[in-house]
Amino acid sequence: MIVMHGIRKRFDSVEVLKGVDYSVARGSVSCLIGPSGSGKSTLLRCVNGLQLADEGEVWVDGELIGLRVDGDHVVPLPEKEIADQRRHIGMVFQRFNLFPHMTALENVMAGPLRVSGAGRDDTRRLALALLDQVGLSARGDHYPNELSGGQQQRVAIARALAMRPKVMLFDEPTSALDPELVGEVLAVMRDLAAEGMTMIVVTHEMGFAREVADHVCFMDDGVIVEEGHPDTVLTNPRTARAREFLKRG
Ligand SMILES: Nc1ncnc2c1ncn2[C@@H]1O[C@H](COP(=O)(O)OP(=O)(O)OP(=O)(O)O)[C@@H](O)[C@H]1O
Repeated sequence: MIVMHGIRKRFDSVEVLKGVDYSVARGSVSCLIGPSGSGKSTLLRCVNGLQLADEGEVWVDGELIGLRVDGDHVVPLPEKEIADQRRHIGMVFQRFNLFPHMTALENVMAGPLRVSGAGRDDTRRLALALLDQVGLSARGDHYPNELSGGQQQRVAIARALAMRPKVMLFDEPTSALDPELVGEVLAVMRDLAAEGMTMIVVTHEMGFAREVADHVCFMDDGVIVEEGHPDTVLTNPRTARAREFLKRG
């Protein structure tokens, strides 16, 4: 479960997040939509500890992210402890961010080999199973530049899953893909949703919001202005503005 209370974030003189309250139940999939610059990516970064909110709290499965309570005060965690927390919060970006000099299999193995005591053989078995899960068992020895955008994004998802995340965050995972490749990434995300993974997906894809999400949240100018079941948010005349930010499909 992900719970955010009163999240505020300022860059210089501009307040980008203005008191966000947002919860995603365990096993739920929430689509976060809204205009460019409304603060969606900043909010995701506050959830996985890449950024610390100026005010407010983020809880992931009962763990306070980036902070600890010290007497009457809440103080930032040391960087190393934030890094430990981040390992269990999977993040997938628009531009895949794979290591270019590593094969698909090596990309998926890299995280667990770096941080856990698991042996190379066990990690290799895990990575092969994850590549199979995302439909890429025949591509393990390919380098990123030998893979399509959709395939690279599926490797990026397998790489995040290799860290056995409690939740997965996706920042526009299909927006850098040619339209014909979007479906294959959506199919992998649908499978993850069916397995009960808790997910927040920043997206402009109507198809994703309709097919996978059980919750849609519309953010505008640093606040959440509408949220609810996709059928409500995507059909209610009051929420026509939210729909403007979704591509049909
Ligand atoms: N590190 C930073 N330093 C200064 N300003 C920032 C920083 N990160 C984000 N911003 C600003 O915060 C605002 C919100 O950015 P953010 O990327 O969260 O929006 P977004 O809703 O994800 O937009 P998009 O849909 O275009 O990705 C923007 O005005 C952006 O320029």
